[in-house]
Amino acid sequence: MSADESARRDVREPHDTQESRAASRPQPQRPGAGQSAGNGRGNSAGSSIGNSGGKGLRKTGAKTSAKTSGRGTAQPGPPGLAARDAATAILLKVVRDGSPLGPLLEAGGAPGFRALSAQDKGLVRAILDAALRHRGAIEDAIRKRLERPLDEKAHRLSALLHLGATQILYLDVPDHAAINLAVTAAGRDRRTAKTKGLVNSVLRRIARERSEILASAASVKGAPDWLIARWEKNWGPERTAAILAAHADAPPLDLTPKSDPAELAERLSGDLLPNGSIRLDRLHTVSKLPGYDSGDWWVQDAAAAIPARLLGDISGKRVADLCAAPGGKTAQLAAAGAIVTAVEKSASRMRRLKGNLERLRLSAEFAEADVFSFQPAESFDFILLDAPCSATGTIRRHPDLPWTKREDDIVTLRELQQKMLAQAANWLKPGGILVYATCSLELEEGEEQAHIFTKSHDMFEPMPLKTAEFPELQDFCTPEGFFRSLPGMAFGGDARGVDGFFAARWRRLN
Ligand SMILES: C[S@@+](CC[C@H](N)C(=O)[O-])C[C@H]1O[C@@H](n2cnc3c(N)ncnc32)[C@H](O)[C@@H]1O
Repeated sequence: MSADESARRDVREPHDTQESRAASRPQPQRPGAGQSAGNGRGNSAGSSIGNSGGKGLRKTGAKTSAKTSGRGTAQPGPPGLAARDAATAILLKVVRDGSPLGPLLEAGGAPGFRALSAQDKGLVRAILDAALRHRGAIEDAIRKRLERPLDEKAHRLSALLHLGATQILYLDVPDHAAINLAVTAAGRDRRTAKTKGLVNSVLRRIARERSEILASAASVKGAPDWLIARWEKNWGPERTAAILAAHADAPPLDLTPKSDPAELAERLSGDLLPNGSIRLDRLHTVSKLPGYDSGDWWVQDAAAAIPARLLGDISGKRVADLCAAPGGKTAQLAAAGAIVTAVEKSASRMRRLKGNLERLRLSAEFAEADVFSFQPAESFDFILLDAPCSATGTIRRHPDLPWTKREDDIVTLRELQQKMLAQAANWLKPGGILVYATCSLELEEGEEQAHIFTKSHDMFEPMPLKTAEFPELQDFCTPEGFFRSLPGMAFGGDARGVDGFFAARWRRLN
């Protein structure tokens, strides 16, 4: 796969994280009387650094939806079946074909999904989020209740079992409804018609043994072996356990204010984080929050808000924001008074970036161009390269990622990033500052990339981050002076953590 292809596969791009899919996804919850929700707490989503819609679906919402859905589709069948079929088709696309989840849930996404009512769409989002977030534990629960392993090609049957188990274990859907729908769905498809009995018995056992399954869920690996092996090698077993635990919980909603963080925190009844981000619980429809229409803030994980700040005082300066969409960092640069050139090669993502800046009443020069063919009219005082990456730092926001990425993606992306950094270096004025960032947990896309750049670019001196300059980042400054966050690291005492991010900084000598 070429670097370009790899970047295309990544279109749901990494740092979109919250920026592109804000907090409107329903909240999967495990039900039930006296039942611990375990790690099945809610989730988020939405679109763009603010343009989201949709309503949070609480426990009762999910329940109601399961009983009354099926509207908005011509497909006959019992209530809930159309939503269930759409969820099955999308899960197959993700886990069998490796398609990123985000685009399948957007306006032009999976056909079965597009035809659903808003309520059923919410239910499908909730089911898929929980099915992917807890995929390891669900897989384990199913495997242990099968008499013999499923045929490797029994993708549809596997998906039906996963979605049924997801509803039983993590959503507020009555067990009998979840089981009946799964059995009906199996019976209606000739590829799975003969497995109705198996679906019924496995799901009934899962319902009966729910408490013990949930009690042991945290000890089941929540990512493919190759990813866990890398993290254990790079970060050690303890931090890897913290990373995995963070992935099991839906992240909070972080906002970056255009100005006056304290005033906005008060207005939104949010928590003010040490970097000026405002943190809210997930249960919000982003577009209905105060200050959305007036463009007072945008959705951006607190860690994602750090790289742009490393540039320092950029007011009135020419700043290039390379790989800019959906624009969380462009907005930060513009709000800080810079003259920003936002370079983005994807036309659709550039449209989103423009829409986001319009809502925020911020301006930038837009260059819809590939970094490798872009030709700036003059050099820049500052450059921020927020490169395409494996996005493994954002898994808590994109729980499909572990199941769609492959290890060779990292090799391909590493080469792309290295070339992008070298290209960016050509456009900086002497004395100018370059910041490179990725939302990856992989050293090849972060620390190693920075070392390679320093070694191969004599004209650039590293500008290590000092805690005197950024006291609030004390826990995130590495001995080499890089910014490094990992999911599971508290920020300013807030245990809800941040995404995994990396950033390094250099000054051009002459
Ligand atoms: C990590 S995302 C950027 C997130 C963005 N900086 C933000 O804060 O909202 C990477 C972006 O790079 C874009 N991209 C990938 N390859 C590119 C290239 N060769 N030239 C320009 N943009 C590229 C992708 O389309 C994607 O929008």
